[in-house]
Amino acid sequence: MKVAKFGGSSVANAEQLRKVANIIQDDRDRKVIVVSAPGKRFSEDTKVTDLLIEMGEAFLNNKPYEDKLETVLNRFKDITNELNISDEVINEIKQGVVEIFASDNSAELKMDAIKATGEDSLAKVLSVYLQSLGLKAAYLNPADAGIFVSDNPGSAQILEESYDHLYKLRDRDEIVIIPGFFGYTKDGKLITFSRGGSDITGSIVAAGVKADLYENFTDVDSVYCVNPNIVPSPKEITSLTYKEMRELSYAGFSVFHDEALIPAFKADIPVCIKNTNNPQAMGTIIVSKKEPQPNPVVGIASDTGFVSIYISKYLMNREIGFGRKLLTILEDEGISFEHTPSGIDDISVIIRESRMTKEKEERVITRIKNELHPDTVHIDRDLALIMVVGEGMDSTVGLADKATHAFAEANVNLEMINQGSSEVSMMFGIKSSKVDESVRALYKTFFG
Ligand SMILES: Nc1ncnc2c1ncn2[C@@H]1O[C@H](COP(=O)(O)OP(=O)(O)O)[C@@H](O)[C@H]1O
Ligand SMILES: N[C@@H](CC(=O)OP(=O)(O)O)C(=O)O
Repeated sequence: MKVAKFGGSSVANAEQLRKVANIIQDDRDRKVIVVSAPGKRFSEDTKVTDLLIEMGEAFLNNKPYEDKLETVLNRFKDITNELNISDEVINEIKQGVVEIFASDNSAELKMDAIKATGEDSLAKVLSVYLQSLGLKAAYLNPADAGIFVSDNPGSAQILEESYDHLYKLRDRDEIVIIPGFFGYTKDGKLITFSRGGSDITGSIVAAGVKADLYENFTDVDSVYCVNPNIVPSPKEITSLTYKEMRELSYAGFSVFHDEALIPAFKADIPVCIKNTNNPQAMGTIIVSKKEPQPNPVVGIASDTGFVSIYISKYLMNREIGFGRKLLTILEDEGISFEHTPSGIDDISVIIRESRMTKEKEERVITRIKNELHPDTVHIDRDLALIMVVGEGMDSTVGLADKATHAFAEANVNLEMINQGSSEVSMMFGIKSSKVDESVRALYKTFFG
């Protein structure tokens, strides 16, 4: 049995849905399908999820939202008209939105329910379309599938018991279509995963049904060794380990959500990234072990939007509890941290900028000054991280040297280097404005 997830680009319009139906029909093992909401049809287009977010925000701010709802309805109307299927989903969306807005739920819960409307409606549309083609197919709501999650709006975590519930899907003989991106708490609240979270649903479902393969259909032939929006037509990666993909997707390979690796990894389900527009292409396979490769580096990822808190204090290394006290200040503010490179008298804490509002920044700095009495403390914004990743890197001499030369050639100053903390990657901190030239220089060095 295979679980196939189709991303927003694969279900953006009727033409894409025809391709999806062909792919499902091509392989009888594709029994469980997970779908996203319609994504962009062209580069300036807006994803349905973003339209829904705009609509939800307009409502919550007492602004008119009807035009946004109309745009969403038109996206679905175009699809049902072109596929020549019932447009019942339009009334369901309208009614659903009215009910969500009228409910007593908190703003966060309303937003999650609104966001999920895109996936939920598309799953219904696809099942009706497959039925119209003569296939035995059924829409399945995540609650009925047993996808139970924690009560963290916008960043749900799966509850372990879900896997046993999902295993029962193996007994169904029809093709089951499950909307991605959301689940339910045990007391029935709809909660979404983080953005891009349909990949997570697909992985959870694949682990639950103990699939032979989790296929993730998107709009590229494979995972490339660098972001194709930075280097045109980069080299394709044929196979990756879970560890490599986890680091690459964490650091910006948006083709696969970094949280989506864990369920598949734990259940040892291979993941294959494939192209809906070219399903014959081999794609990229992600597995637990792979043959040693001639090139120890498999990929170079980059992500912006980090800040660094730099603290220096003479004899910091001798001060028992310094690190704990610093991290407690962050914990009290509800801020998680990404990395903590340190020296004898210095420590930096790298944090996602989105988690560090201006108010939090002020409170954190004041507390660090008052409670830790540092010699210096300051915050650097506009930081980007670049990760050079590969399983064979820790046993290859001279890679850091090659990488730092590439940065030097691109005339990029290194704010931070972290090598050795991870067995499969080296990490570099640079100014965000220098990301593209750095990635190009590293690509030339390692793959040129
Ligand atoms: N290293 C990479 N390899 C392939 N695609 C990448 C990479 N890094 C970023 N991407 C981007 O990821 C996109 C696919 O992800 P996404 O837009 O989330 O797809 P979907 O609509 O299927 O969910 C590609 O079109 C590409 O622009
Ligand atoms: N539609 C949701 C979830 C998702 O996974 O979408 P996509 O497959 O388009 O990345 C989002 O945009 O966040």
